[in-house]
Amino acid sequence: MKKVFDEVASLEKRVVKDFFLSEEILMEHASNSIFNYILKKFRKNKTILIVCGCGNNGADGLALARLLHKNFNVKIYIVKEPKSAMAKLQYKRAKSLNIEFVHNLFEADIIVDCIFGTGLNKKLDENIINLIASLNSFNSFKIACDIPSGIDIYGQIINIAYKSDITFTMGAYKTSLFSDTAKDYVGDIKLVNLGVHKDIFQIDADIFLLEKKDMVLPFRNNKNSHKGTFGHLNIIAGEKIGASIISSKAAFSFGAGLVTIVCSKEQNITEYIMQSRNIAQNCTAIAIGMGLGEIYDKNLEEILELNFPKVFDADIFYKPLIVNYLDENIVLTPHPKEFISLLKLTNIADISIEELQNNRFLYVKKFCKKYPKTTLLLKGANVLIAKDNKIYINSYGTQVLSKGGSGDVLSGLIASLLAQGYEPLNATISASLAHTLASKKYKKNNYSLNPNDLIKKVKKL
Ligand SMILES: NC(=O)C1=CN([C@@H]2O[C@H](COP(=O)(O)OP(=O)(O)OC[C@H]3O[C@@H](n4cnc5c(N)ncnc54)[C@H](OP(=O)(O)O)[C@@H]3O)[C@@H](O)[C@H]2O)[C@@H](O)CC1
Ligand SMILES: Nc1ncnc2c1ncn2[C@@H]1O[C@H](COP(=O)(O)OP(=O)(O)O)[C@@H](O)[C@H]1O
Ligand SMILES: [K+]
Repeated sequence: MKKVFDEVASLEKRVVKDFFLSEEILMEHASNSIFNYILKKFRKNKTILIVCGCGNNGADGLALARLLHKNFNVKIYIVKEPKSAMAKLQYKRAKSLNIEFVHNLFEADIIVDCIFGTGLNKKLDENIINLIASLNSFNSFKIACDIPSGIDIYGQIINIAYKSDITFTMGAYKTSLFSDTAKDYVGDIKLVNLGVHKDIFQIDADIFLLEKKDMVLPFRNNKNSHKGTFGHLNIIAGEKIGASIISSKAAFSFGAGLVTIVCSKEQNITEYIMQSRNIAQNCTAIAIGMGLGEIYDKNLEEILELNFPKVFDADIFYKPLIVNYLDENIVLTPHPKEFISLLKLTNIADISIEELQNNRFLYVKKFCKKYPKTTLLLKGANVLIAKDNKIYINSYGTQVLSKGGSGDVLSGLIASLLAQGYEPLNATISASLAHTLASKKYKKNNYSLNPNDLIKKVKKL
């Protein structure tokens, strides 16, 4: 996993102060990284339009123009006259090299957005809104320097934002790049080294970006085993049995030795899944909430009192009783609407879905502060997993997963690993990665995935 920071300016200041680098060295690395990318990827006859603001983001762009000049057909568009010392210096250099400055935007082969970086501090005016809208309308290959202009430090878009194919982020990953809103704007995200190794540039972090290698699949190493070796998951069925069936299939395919659906009357379910009125004696984990509907508090309380690891999902986030059971045995998998109910039940906040979606990191942190031992997975375009005041971002998911039943697959995968003895945070991270990486392997039309397709891909990870 990689470190992610709310802000990077203090890290830049630190390398200047502690390791005697200069702003200029950092900037040369910033512009050089984009230069090398363009040099490798594009033919020399391409036109490149670099759109520069007045601060150091614009300065990066002017330095990039200098590096690209004579290699490509480079043109600079100045949005606002250079204001920072570095912008003034880079402007002077670009001018002295006779790089062409243009006064009209045009559909270049490549556009590099260097209007605003981390310094965006107020609403965009009409001119800049129109300018970004024009850039977005062009069919060019679009690059963003540090962050697409228009996305603020919270990852919110107040008016409009540049829609890039790739974002080169300087020095360290920023949380603003991983808001759900930003996901349609950042494109691929490439981390740029600013002159010292990232382990030196970056200090300790409490937010992390998950990578494929963080996924630990439940491979079976010992030959001398039996079904009981791999746990017995009990899924508490509710009114909508379909949700439990999907979860049970996902759990079985992900290695649980036995899976039982606990239901009050006999149901028509998959052959290899067991059913029972009671929780099994040899149960090793419980999943509850998927398709739950109404349940008597007394019945719910009996289940919650059982000392097994549990996944809480879906309808259970509307049951006030659960707040008494949010301990280290519990994994919570709410989507945003369920999470605002949980925030209300736990007296953390009474907010709208919009307020949550604009501030996902903030509310996950608030929840974590009150319940540090519970594992939380907040669903979304970028999934946030949290425990012990640390947040782990899974950014691999895509819109193929926006289907009823995708969440039931996820709860089944997590519960399966809990049943097999994984510790709750590790189970949640590995299952979430399996869920999203499996969805990426689905190659049919992106509107057509169903839970069974997803489970099939989980089997082939
Ligand atoms: N520090 C380093 O060592 C390194 C930094 N690097 C680079 O620097 C970038 C940060 O640079 P930065 O701090 O100069 O801010 P930046 O994003 O250029 O914008 C600030 C200017 O924009 C203006 N402005 C803001 N909002 C506005 C609005 N809505 N509408 C209109 N104007 C608005 C604002 O105006 P003011 O507040 O002064 O009125 C100010 O003048 C960072 O993202 C990275 O790319 C890298 O090279 C690595 C080394
Ligand atoms: N646009 C998207 N990008 C990434 N992941 C998504 C997207 N839409 C949905 N998902 C994922 O799909 C799952 C949907 O779960 P949920 O809404 O609970 O569905 P259900 O309860 O019907 O199974 C979550 O894991 C969510 O993160
Ligand atoms: K930018």
